[in-house]
Amino acid sequence: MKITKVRTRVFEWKGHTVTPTPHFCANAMDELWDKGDSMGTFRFHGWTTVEIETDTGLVGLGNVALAPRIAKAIIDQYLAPLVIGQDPFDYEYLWQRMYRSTHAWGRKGIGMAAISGVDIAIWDLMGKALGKPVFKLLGGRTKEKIPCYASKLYRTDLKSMQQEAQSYLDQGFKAMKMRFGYGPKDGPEGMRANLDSVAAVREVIGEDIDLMLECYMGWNLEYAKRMLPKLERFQPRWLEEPVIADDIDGYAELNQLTSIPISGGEHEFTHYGFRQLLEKRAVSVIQYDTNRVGGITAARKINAIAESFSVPVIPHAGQMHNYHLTMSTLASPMSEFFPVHDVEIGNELFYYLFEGDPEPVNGFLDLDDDTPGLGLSLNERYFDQFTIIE
Ligand SMILES: O=C(O)[C@H](O)[C@H](O)[C@@H](O)CO
Ligand SMILES: [Mg+2]
Repeated sequence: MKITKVRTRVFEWKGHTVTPTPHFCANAMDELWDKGDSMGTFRFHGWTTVEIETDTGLVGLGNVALAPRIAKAIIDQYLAPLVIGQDPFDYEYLWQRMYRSTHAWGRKGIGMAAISGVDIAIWDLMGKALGKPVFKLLGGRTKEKIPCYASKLYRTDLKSMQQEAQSYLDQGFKAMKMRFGYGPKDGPEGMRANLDSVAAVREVIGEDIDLMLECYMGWNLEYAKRMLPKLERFQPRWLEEPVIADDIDGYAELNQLTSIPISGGEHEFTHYGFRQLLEKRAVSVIQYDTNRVGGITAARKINAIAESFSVPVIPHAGQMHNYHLTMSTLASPMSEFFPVHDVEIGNELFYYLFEGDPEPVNGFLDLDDDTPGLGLSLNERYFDQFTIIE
């Protein structure tokens, strides 16, 4: 089999979007004096699809969710020429070819996200060629079903957060993640508001449901050191991305500070990046996203390293390109799941763009043993809700 063409398209949502409320989600921009919508640059309302065609007629489907127009340009100009004419089953060679040839600028960030999109399409191709789901090429079925956690609960009034948390209990979820709305600039009142929102959700879900807390890089080391002891009474399953991704030593200090596990990794790249996080004991839960980290070729290597450190892997976002990794290894106990609803942050856009993702039932997802590849196709029903750039 030879790769004959790489077709990239950018899908930019033009449908209805929900305007977030102030303090919707603490984030890395909050430290600045900027006013207005600090979460603006963290809305993902565009997506790049990667379709790799072959001389057998099989087509592999990949995706990139960051800086879609840049990702498309990188793939079209730099990566496609490196894989066209090649055998997709030489996926390690092709990964190294893309990684090394763009090493001057592409080893992290959008360069590696673009490589991820091509790599995911290659693995989809290999599964389709062999008539096997991708997880069967990685390690097979390690779980009867995949436990997943409901991930939303952006900050709003406490009553609405409690109603939302109750709705996830009613759907059978045994775990859920909420977002903090305040950080260092909001002072003691913000700290109080953060604690009150956790107390409100804990009041609804009780002690036997896992609760994860998302800071989304919106705090700093000093603030996190003050907040963590105050949060211990809520026994969160983890506290996520308390500081910016480059403050690895800050992560490590927080991870040793209290009984609360620190999680991170959705903004880290390749097995080299995760080796650093693990060697420094910077995180107690790894959360790469396969469409950022280096695709399935890199993610499977990270799974093996994490297993040797006994650090669980719970990939960012759920979504099919991550579910296959979670299914294929005991190192990954569960998946994230973004409830499908109006387009807000953009996490939910995946379900408008693709079809084939499993629906959770009582907090569990399953993958089909007989669906070749990733099991995804483009969802043409919503094409009219997107501006499509070929
Ligand atoms: O962990 C997550 O789900 C991400 O950090 C979210 O995608 C981000 O939008 C912050 O909630
Ligand atoms: Mg996160």
